[in-house]
Amino acid sequence: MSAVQSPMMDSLLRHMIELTGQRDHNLLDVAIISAVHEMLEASQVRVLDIVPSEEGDMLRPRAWIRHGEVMAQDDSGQPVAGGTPMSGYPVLIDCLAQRLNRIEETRADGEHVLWVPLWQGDKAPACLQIFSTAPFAASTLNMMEGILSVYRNYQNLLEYSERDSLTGLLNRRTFDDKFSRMVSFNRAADEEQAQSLERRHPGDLEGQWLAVVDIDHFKRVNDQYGHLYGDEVLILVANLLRSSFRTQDRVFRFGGEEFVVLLCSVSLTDARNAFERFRANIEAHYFPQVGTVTVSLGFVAITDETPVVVLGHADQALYYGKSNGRNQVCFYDELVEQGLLQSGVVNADAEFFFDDANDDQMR
Ligand SMILES: Nc1nc2c(ncn2[C@@H]2O[C@H](COP(=O)(O)OP(=O)(O)OP(=O)(O)O)[C@@H](O)[C@H]2O)c(=O)[nH]1
Repeated sequence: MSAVQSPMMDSLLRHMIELTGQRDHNLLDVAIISAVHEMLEASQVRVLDIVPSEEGDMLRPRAWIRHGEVMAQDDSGQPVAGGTPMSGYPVLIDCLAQRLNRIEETRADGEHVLWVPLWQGDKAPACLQIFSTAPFAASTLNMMEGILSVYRNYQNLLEYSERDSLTGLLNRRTFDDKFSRMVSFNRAADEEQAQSLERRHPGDLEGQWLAVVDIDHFKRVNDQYGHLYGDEVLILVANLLRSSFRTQDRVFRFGGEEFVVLLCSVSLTDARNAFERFRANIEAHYFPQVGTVTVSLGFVAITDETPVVVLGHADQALYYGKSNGRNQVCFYDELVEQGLLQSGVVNADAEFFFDDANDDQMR
């Protein structure tokens, strides 16, 4: 190995170690842009999400490094404001259409821009945008390709570990992490507003909401049609969950026939409408062989309470719905205000039992 190659090799190895040590999407982003920034001697590197919207695809920065300063979009579940229409970047559109691994353009001011789609199969949900004052050298570009392959593999592995294998939804383990981030974000926002605003009430402001969704009488589906059809129902419900909520909302399979939805930055009315729309979508859907399936939902405002308490309250609202006819959306705070549920601290080991015979009598 020549003396000239050695520092480059050292740097490559250092970046590989940094990349492969990450277990978090944001930190992986930061590691890759730091590596590319140094290897290509770039002036700026950005990771941009390519987000479909009604106005066409939008580009939204999720991490960037500029003048040595690294920034990553907080994954608190907050929607990222705006974005730039991709239609303003014909070179990138061309690159995606031709399914290229990269494309370089030289702007009128002499700046070189390298676009690198981050392909996942035949889709590129994100890309790198790399700026440099000098043209990119072929040898360093090849080295960048290598490190990008490692980055892509790690992103895929991370993605795989976060998901439930039957439905492809986020799993319960991932929920704990996303939920903590959401609560920390709320706490910071509350502290900021504490001096100037009255105490937040779930109904006044846009907020975060958690719903527990449970398929009604799912045991009957399994008993009557077998587990394979039961699994098929779970997959179809998961698909309807995905299509009924916005991309920035989060949907989890909690286990069995229970799902959790986190909605961000919506008012109580909008949250209720979104949950009600999903309930109606399920009721209107024809499930092959099984026919009609319904779901019950219990939801609650996310405050800075622990996940156990928030989930416990949503569960209480859900089981109120289950014991009062099923196929409905119930809001915890409203049930407490109406005296239909008792508010209280939920024990970490609390389980809510539902008496089927009792339910049938009530209907
Ligand atoms: N097919 C299939 N069934 C599952 C899976 N996980 C849990 N189940 C079944 O889900 C059923 C849940 O039934 P219960 O908790 O008694 O509730 P339910 O019949 O849905 O009734 P309610 O919730 O009271 O409306 C059980 O029969 C479980 O065996 C799975 O991954 N696949």
